[in-house]
Amino acid sequence: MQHDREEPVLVAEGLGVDYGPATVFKDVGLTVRAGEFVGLLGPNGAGKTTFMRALLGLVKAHSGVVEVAGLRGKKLRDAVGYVPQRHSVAWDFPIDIYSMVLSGRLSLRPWWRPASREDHIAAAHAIKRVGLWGLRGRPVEKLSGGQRQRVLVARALAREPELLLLDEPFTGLDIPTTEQLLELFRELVDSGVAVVMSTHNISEAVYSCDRLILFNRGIVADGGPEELADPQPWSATFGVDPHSRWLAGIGLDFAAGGAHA
Ligand SMILES: Nc1ncnc2c1ncn2[C@@H]1O[C@H](COP(=O)(O)OP(=O)(O)OP(=O)(O)O)[C@@H](O)[C@H]1O
Repeated sequence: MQHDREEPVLVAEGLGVDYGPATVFKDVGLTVRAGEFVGLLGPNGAGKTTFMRALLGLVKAHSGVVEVAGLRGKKLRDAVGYVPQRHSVAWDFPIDIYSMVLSGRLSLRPWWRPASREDHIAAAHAIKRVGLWGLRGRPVEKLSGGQRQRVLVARALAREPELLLLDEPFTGLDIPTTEQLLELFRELVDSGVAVVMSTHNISEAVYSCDRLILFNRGIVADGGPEELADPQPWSATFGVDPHSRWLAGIGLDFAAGGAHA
């Protein structure tokens, strides 16, 4: 697929979500272009997962419009690969890696049509990309946390998405697995895929992402790592002291104006 890097892939405007009487966020707008790697950073309960699910229409928004690759409504999901948090998936379901990854393409065809040659090629390519081809027949319940995470990424990649939404992909992973996944995300970004990734792994995001969105019940700040040189929005987003050791250790040199430390 050809990606024009000037083209916005994701455009969200005026998005708002309530859970009963509680407003999670309101009037959030976000544009992400092809080939942008965006880190969505905020504390527990900030609304990051809700925001991603609202982009997909999996959570009902009380206001706003979302467009992905020019598509709206449920149709926009055709252009998205969504990787939910690993713990939200039923891993005891009797299915092997290959079938689970292939299932990522189910919603791209009519329900009555069997998987096509194209579906199988896309699934095989995605499994190879995450390095699980040798294990493709293994039941997913027998996989380690890192292998499961790679299965979820492959299932999303099998959709050949223009936008990849990753919800905390590094939780519970060791450093080499995290680095391998980051390398894969970077390759996808370089090929023109737009990636939005929520993570608590702040220093990895500071180091790897082109753009950071500090999110707490809405967008507090948005910019490249160099532009987020002021500790104030970080402090406001995470509720930490601007001089805290945590903030000093995230990989931004605030004194030098936000360049990587
Ligand atoms: N299904 C739900 N019903 C009611 N409230 C919910 C529901 N899901 C989430 N919430 C609430 O919405 C708020 C935002 O939650 P969300 O999971 O989106 O945050 P998050 O930033 O992804 O957090 P974390 O980093 O802990 O995953 C929280 O106060 C949470 O308790």
